[in-house]
Amino acid sequence: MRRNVSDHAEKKVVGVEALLQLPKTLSKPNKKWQLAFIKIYCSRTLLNCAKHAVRKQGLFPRSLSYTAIDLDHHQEDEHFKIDTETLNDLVKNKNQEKLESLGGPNGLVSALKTNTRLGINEETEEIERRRLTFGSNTYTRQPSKSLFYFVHGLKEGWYDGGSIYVAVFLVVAVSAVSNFRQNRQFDKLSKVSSNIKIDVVRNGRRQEISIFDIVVGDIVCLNIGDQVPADGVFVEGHSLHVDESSMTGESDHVEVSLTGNTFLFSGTKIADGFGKMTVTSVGMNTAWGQMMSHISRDTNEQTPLQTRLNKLTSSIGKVGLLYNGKKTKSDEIVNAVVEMVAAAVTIIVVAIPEGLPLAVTLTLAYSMKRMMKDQAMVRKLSACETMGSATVICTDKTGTLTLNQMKVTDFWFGLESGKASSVSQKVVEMFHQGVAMNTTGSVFKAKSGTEYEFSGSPTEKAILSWAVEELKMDMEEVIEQHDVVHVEAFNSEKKRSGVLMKKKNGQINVVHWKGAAEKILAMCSTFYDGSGVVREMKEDDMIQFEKIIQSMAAKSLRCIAFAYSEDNEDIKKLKEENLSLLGIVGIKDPCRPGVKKAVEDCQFAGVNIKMITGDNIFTARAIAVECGILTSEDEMNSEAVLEGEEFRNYSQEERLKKVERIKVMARSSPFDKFLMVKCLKELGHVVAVTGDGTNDAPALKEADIGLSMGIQGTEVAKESSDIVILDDNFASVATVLKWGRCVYNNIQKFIQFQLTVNVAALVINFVAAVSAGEVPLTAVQLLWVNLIMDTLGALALATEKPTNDLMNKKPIGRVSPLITNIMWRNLLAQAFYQISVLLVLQFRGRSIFDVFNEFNARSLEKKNVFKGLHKNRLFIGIIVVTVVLQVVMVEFLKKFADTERLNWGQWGVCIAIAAVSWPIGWLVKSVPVPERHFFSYLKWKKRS
Ligand SMILES: Nc1ncnc2c1ncn2[C@@H]1O[C@H](COP(=O)(O)OP(=O)(O)OP(=O)(O)O)[C@@H](O)[C@H]1O
Ligand SMILES: [Ca+2]
Repeated sequence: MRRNVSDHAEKKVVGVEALLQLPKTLSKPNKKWQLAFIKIYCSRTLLNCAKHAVRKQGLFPRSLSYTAIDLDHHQEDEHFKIDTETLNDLVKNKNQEKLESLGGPNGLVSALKTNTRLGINEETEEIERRRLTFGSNTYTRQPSKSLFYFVHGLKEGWYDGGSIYVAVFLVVAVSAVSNFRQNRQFDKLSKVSSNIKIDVVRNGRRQEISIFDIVVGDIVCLNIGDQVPADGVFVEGHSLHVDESSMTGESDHVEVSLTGNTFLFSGTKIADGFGKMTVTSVGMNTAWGQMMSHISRDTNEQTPLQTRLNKLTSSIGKVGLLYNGKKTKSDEIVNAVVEMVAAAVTIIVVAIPEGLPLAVTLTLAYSMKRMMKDQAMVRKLSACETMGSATVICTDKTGTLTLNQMKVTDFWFGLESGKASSVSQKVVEMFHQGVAMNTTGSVFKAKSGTEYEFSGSPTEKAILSWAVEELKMDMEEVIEQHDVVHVEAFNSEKKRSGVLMKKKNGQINVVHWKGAAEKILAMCSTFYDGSGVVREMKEDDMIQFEKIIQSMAAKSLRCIAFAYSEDNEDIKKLKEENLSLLGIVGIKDPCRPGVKKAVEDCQFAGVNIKMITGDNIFTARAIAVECGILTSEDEMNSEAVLEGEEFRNYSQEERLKKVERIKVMARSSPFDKFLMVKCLKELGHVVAVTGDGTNDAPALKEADIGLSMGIQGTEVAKESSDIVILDDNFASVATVLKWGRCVYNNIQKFIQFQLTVNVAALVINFVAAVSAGEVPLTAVQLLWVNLIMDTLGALALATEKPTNDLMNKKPIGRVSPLITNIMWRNLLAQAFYQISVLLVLQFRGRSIFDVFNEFNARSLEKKNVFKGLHKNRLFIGIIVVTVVLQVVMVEFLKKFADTERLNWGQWGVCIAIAAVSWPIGWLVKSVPVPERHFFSYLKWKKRS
């Protein structure tokens, strides 16, 4: 090993010697450069050697004049009985021995001066002390790339003599600035999206704080779908499973418990169960933090449209080359070669619409910024353009269509609805147990205040506040009286949660279940009536209970049932049958205002809306009717509403046959949601999915466009999505749809505009090259047109805002061509006109056409191209700049661009002729085009 390193160094040194022998012929300044270079080179080499050596521990080549100083920075605080290094080592290396030597999780908790139940002290001083001692939970990221990073491609644009310089330079500058800004925007976005809210306990009060405010010693509450905010040790909880794939890349879930693995890593996700952890390392001390600092985001991701465009540009380029090749054969003599090369370059330049990919980037970047204002944060650029072609939107119910502010409005004890005061004390006590012990939420009441604070999932909060306010439950007291033996945490698969517990010092095992009403009901064989008497559940009673559930659900209430059982024997698992039903509560979750309108808008735009929910079929139906997803017509159709299980049990063919008619899928598991999206995609739909929960994550990932909710959405859902809806409102989904269509439309407009130019120029040059042997439009002029005019044109068209009539059209879907028949019609007509004029007149102020044509491109179908013009000031501004540039080029840059000066009369004629393109555009737009794509007549096979 040691030899290896010194070999390495030696080799480099030999290289340096060779370098040092400077040739004597060098001029003075050159010598200086050379020396500077050698200096930099040598220092790099030496540094490299040093790094090499350090990596191979302990091997430090003595020949180098380095002194290694071991900087030991122990800045322990006497206050805590543990130091940062021990803590870092503890979790990072899963050091079980160390943990045991500290006295296990409990010992660690006291060493960190914290408390599992109460958390740390909330005083600012205390928090600050912890921050100073152990650091803060922030990461140093790779610095943003500088503007110059994006200045590349200079060499690639080197076509002709120095005059092209300017043109190329301008384009490089424009694309560099646009890429730079886009990168900065992504940086800003990632700052917004990484500022997650975390549930912690401080001073006994559960509260939400920013992930950046977490300090060592904090007690963090973890629930399904949460991200672990820092490294830590598990202190309390049940059936907690963690998805460590973000760290290890493996997808199996790791169980975390007090007896087994107790370590939790920052950046991992909670897959199941719930619990609490105490934080041991934060920020850059965690493995995640170190990883984050090395990752820099790659914004050079290409969207599908960009890929398609790149293909288009290169194939057009090939066409240009092709006929250029033919010309080569007809030329014989060597001295024609120079001219030929020039012609070749020219033709290639014409043929490649340089501005296209740039235009797409500009359009997307611009829209992304505007969408942020409309409450949509774009995580993946391609989502903007894909959203434009969406044909189906699958949405979940809770939290997207509804407000997620739940409140218990109805309750039944046995077969009696109603008043808590008339119910026997025994039943009320059992409810206290069932609510307080079987929950992931919590209640806090400040000593001074009278108001209660509830935390947890919306359903849990609703139940807790009902129990506290209606049933006078004292949560602390109940928890103190009981010991939990085993817990089955709630998940969307089973839709229930259960607890096995004992009274302190008691013998009797008690099981409590709560969950989806009809599922709990099916587990019961007896029930408690209001007076506390156990009765057998006869068939009649069963039907009675089902009716109760249905009637509550029909009022769009979410139904949760409570069941109970007692056992003398020692059981380990929770009993699942022969339980006693305690009662049923109905939770109201009102529809969001504005949802109905948004649903209507989407449907009007030809986009199908489907609801896939985990809730009861009757509740789902009621909400669907309320939101307008289910019309009275659909209610006749028996296939419009079904349960997830039914869908799951269909054969694949049946599913494909029926899926389009389904409007509401209730009681669906995460897998059912996923399955539905997959089926729709198989039928050729472009599917958008909206969701907030972890149960939506598989569907969000599978969808063409995943939209998650910014406020209530879990981290897992957000991470699986392409767009985050910041205000959680379904109405914003409709806005995103409009933006998507706008982006697609703007890009089409631009393509039409640019291809007109290219087709015209190509034909003219071809005709001229064949007939006269020379090209009338020089490379400089063409580059000018292609790069400057088109880039500006791209800017102008990219910033057209969405209009309402975008929502009047049918969705584009997956298969329609990028260049539609309508576009071909407009394009060919304009190109034809330009060609005829130019061939007749042979003068060179041609790009004036562009200005007029740019107006024409504003609308692909509408005849009035000026509509709404005054609203887009940028468009007008760019037109003015274009005109000025054109005048400057024609009038003053004669030598540079090889143009002819024109007198007033000639200008007038030019403008008049160019203006004719308006009426032509107007006329052409009334020519009908066939529905079928032009190329399909030619039987062209698509390669995609
Ligand atoms: N904390 C809970 N404890 C017990 N049961 C619950 C709890 N929360 C919800 N449920 C039950 O599970 C069902 C919801 O399951 P799921 O999580 O799949 O859907 P959701 O996310 O709430 O709704 P959606 O899919 O429409 O967004 C509810 O209808 C309710 O009956
Ligand atoms: Ca949900």
